Amino acid sequence: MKISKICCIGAGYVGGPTMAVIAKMNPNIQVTIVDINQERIDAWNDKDVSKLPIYEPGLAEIVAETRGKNLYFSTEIDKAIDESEMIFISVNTPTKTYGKGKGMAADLKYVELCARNIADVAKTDKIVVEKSTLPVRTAQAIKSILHNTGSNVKFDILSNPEFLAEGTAIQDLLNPDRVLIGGESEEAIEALANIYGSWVPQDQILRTNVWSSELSKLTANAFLAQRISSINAISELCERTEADVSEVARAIGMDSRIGSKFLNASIGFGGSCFQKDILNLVYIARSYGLNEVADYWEQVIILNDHQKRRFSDNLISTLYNTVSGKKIAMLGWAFKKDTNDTRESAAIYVADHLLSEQANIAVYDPKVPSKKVYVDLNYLQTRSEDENKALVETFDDPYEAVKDAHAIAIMTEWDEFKTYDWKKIFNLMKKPAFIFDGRNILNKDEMTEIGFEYSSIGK
Ligand SMILES: NC(=O)c1ccc[n+]([C@@H]2O[C@H](COP(=O)([O-])OP(=O)(O)OC[C@H]3O[C@@H](n4cnc5c(N)ncnc54)[C@H](O)[C@@H]3O)[C@@H](O)[C@H]2O)c1
Ligand SMILES: O=c1ccn([C@@H]2O[C@H](COP(=O)(O)OP(=O)(O)O[C@H]3O[C@H](CO)[C@@H](O)[C@H](O)[C@H]3O)[C@@H](O)[C@H]2O)c(=O)[nH]1
Repeated sequence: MKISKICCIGAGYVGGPTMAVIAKMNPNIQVTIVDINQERIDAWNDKDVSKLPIYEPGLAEIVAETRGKNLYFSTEIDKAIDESEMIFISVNTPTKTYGKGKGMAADLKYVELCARNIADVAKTDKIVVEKSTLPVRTAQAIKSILHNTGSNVKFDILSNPEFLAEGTAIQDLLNPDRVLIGGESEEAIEALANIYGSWVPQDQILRTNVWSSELSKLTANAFLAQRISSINAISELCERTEADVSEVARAIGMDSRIGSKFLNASIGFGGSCFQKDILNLVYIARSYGLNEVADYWEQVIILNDHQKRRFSDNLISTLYNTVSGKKIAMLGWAFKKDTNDTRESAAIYVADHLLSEQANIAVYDPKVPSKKVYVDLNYLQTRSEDENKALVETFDDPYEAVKDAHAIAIMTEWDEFKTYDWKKIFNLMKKPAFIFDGRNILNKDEMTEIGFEYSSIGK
C-alpha cells in the first residue's frame, strides 16, 4: 500500500520534528501536522524560523526546506483526518493529576479524544499510528472506540513509539538505532515501514506485536533512567569515600556489557518522559498485583528525588546553613542542553527548595524565555505568584546574573558555560565565591586556582 497523505495530531516536541523529518525524506508524501493550540500552529507557520515553538538543532533548516512544499501546519483537524490515509497520534500523555491513578497513571484523555475525533470524521479506511507513549494495552481501547462507529470504515492500529531525545532529536530521527512498529495487519505495518524505509535500513525496522511495542517504549525509558539513578546513587557514596564518580563511570563503562553511555552523574534526571513513564510502569505493575516489580522501578524515582534534594541541601549547608537573603545564580533552567524544554527540570525543584529557605534566585538560560521560569515555579503553587516574582529575577546576560551572587549553581550542561571568563565571574561575586556544579562540567583545579570554593557531584 502506497501512502500519499498523512497527518499527525499533536504539533509538539515529537510531532513537529518527527513529521518534519518524514516530510524531508519522503518528498512525495504530503504531511500535515494539526493541533488544537492555535498559538503553537501560528509559531510553526512563522516566516522567521528562529521563532518556531521548539528549539532543536537542525530543525529550523528542515522546516524551512519542507514547509509549504509537502509539510503543513494547521488547526483544521477534521479536514486533515478526512484527507489522510495514515494518522499519527502524537498528543501529550501526562501523569494524571486527578481521580484514580492520580500522580501515577498516564492521562489518556487527549489520546481518547483523538480516537473519537478520527472515529467521527473518517469516511475512508485509515491506518492509525500510536506515536505517543502509551500504557501497554492502550491499542485495545483505541480499537474499541474506532470499531464501534457503526460505519464500514476499516481502521488498522499500529504502535510506533518514538525514541528521540530532545536536544538531539533531528540526529536521532535521521539515524535511529531502530524504528519499532507493532501491529496486527502486515499490510499496515509494511505501509509504515515503507515510509521509514526511505532513509532507515530495513533491518533496523523492527516488527512486533502491538503489546510488545507499547511495553518496549516504557521499558526503554525505565532502563535509561535506571542507569542515571544507579550512577547517582554511587555518586553519593563517592562523596563519602574519596572515590571519584567520573573515574568509576569510566572504569565500569569500559566493560562492554555495561557500556559507557548514560553514566553521567547529575542533579537528577528531568524531562517530560522518564518520571512520567516510570510512574506509569509502576502503576501498571501494581494494577496487575505485581508489587515487587512496582517497588523495584519506583526506587528509580525515589533515588532521583533524593538526588535533587541533596543537591540543594548541600548548597544550603555549605553556605553556613542559611541562604536567606542570599543571591544564588542558577546557570541553566532547561532539563538538558540544546533544548528550550523545561518540563520536570531539576532546576525547578532545586529553585523551589532554595526559595522556601528565602533565597533570592537569579536565572540565566540561553534558550528558556523568562516567562517560562515563572510559569514553572508558579505551577508548583508553593508560594504566591507575587512572591515568586519578588524572589526570582531572570537575566539575558550571564555576567549580570552572577553579579554579587553568593553562589552559582550549574543546573544545565550548556556548552557555553565552559567557555565563560570564570576569573571575571569570580571578581563579580561575593566572597567566598561558591560554585555548585550540578553537571560536573567545570575543571575543579582551574576553579580552585581562581579562588572559587568548588563542589561537584560524586567527587
Ligand atoms: N518529548 C519527547 O522527547 C518525547 C519523546 C518520545 C516520546 N514522547 C511522547 O510523545 C507524546 C507527545 O509528547 P510531546 O513532548 O510532543 O508533547 P507536547 O505537549 O509537546 O505536544 C503535544 C501536543 O498535542 C496537542 N494536543 C493535545 N490534545 C489534542 C487534540 N485532541 N487534538 C489536537 N492536538 C492535541 C497539544 O496542544 C500539544 O501541542 C507523549 O506521549 C510523550 O510521552 C515524547
Ligand atoms: O548520563 C546521563 C544522561 C542523562 N541525564 C539526564 O537525564 C534527563 C533525560 O535526558 P535524555 O534521555 O537525554 O533526554 P530526553 O529527551 O528526556 O529523552 C528520553 O526520553 C525520551 C522520551 O520518551 C525518549 O524518547 C528518549 O529515548 C530518552 O532518552 C536529562 O535531564 C539529562 O540531563 C543524566 O543526568 N545523566
